[in-house]
Amino acid sequence: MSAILDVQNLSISFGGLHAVDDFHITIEKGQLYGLIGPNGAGKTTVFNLLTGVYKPDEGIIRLDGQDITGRSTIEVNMAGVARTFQNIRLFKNLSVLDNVKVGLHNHFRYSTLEGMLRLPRYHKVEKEMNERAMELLKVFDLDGQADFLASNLPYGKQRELEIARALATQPKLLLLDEPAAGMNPNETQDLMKTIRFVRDNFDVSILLIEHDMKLVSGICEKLTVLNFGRVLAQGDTSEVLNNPEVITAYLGE
Ligand SMILES: Nc1ncnc2c1ncn2[C@@H]1O[C@H](COP(=O)(O)OP(=O)(O)OP(=O)(O)O)[C@@H](O)[C@H]1O
Repeated sequence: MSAILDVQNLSISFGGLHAVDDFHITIEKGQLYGLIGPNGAGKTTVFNLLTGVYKPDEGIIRLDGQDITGRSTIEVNMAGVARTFQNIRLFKNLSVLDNVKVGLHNHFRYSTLEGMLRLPRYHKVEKEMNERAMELLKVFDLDGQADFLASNLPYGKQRELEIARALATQPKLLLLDEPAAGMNPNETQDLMKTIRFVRDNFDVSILLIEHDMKLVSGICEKLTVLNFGRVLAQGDTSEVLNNPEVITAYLGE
């Protein structure tokens, strides 16, 4: 196995606050990896650094051997990183199908003129995009609701649609920010199966932030624990969850 993500010495401060300090992580190809820690530990800030929302004060981010440090969000996505958000960010007034097609636009192209004049190439590309989007919706059992407005889906399904849209950009690395937030135990069980399926069938590595320990211990192979912006523990999930420092800092809170 070789690393899909290799991060060293990543740091950012907001005013005097070291939100992320000397963060490091190595994720192998195909790994399902969890990033956990108490509220305010810096987890979402790490995602924002990895995706180009914030520029780090220090450190290096390598994706599949390529230095992507300091690139814009669009460049990072084109390089192969896609994400979902803690607060779902769908295009609520677009259909379920169109939300996925937005993700596909990086890879299927027709010129503005071809689009405006509805030239043959436009129709061909549209047809291919519809087919590909429907395939992705099937994975999440959403193909029956392709024409629904995204905002009319139940909450758990909106989270899954966000994952489908992220996958449409064909990422090498998928970042999920609290995918089970707001889900009931049954929805969480389904989500765990779906995340495993995605990892096994999409040639993608997954890094997820999650507070639901059942999900974390159920599907993550490795964990990094953040506390006050710093790495507190890192390694195999069972070892990390039994680490006394982790129990004191996080699980025992
Ligand atoms: N843009 C910003 N400006 C100032 N402070 C920020 C900014 N973004 C994050 N922070 C601060 O950085 C720290 C880490 O926040 P972050 O949201 O990354 O934590 P988290 O581990 O994701 O927490 P939670 O589990 O509650 O989502 C917090 O103290 C937060 O207030």
